[in-house]
Amino acid sequence: MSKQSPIIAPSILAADFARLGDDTAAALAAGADWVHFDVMDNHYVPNLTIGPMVLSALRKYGIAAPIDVHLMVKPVDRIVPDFAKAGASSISFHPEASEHVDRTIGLIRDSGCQAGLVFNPATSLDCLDYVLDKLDLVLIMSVNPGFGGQKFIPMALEKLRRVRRMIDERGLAVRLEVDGGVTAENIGAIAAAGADTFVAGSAIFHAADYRAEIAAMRTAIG
Ligand SMILES: O=C(CO)[C@@H](O)[C@H](O)COP(=O)(O)O
Repeated sequence: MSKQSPIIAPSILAADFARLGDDTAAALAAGADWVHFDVMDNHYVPNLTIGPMVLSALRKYGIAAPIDVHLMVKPVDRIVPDFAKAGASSISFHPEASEHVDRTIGLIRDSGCQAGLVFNPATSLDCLDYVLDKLDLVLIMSVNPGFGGQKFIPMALEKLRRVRRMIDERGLAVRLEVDGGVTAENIGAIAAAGADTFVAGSAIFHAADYRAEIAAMRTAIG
């Protein structure tokens, strides 16, 4: 099994919250594949964002694309069914935010969503040995979580290479996602390191022309 077709997932953390439906729809109309939905709780990370009610509102507004929920919350399990019910397609969480990683993965999948595990820049990949075959995606953070607009941390490239090898050696169809500081300038090197799913917030939503930015990313991915 090799890399899957590239997915570009704009992080709506950088969208205009006063007109979130319109801005999300504009990114999708400009060529994005998924919507990346960052949930922060002012506990696991020092910031507070959006929850299931906002996700549900986006679905009601008419956003039909996959919504990729990144939970930066602790604890995790209590809130999983709420996001599934609101219309999440995938739900990813940080292993250190759950007491029982395997159980949380099962809970997400039983709720009808794809399951992902997220690794911060300094978090060990050890637990992947035990759960990789139960996951739909692995998300490598290339910034410390909590804020958009940070600079890409280059050591994430080595982590991507390691996870790519693990996925390929086991012949799995797990997506390898990257998040933080992704731009049209660095996305080629990130793709070469093995990522197939690219989260970008500021680079897309702060661009004058969403379509041109996404097209430049696709060209650089190759
Ligand atoms: O989860 C996070 C930050 O915690 C990310 O999704 C960022 O929101 C990505 O934003 P940019 O770095 O692309 O601006």
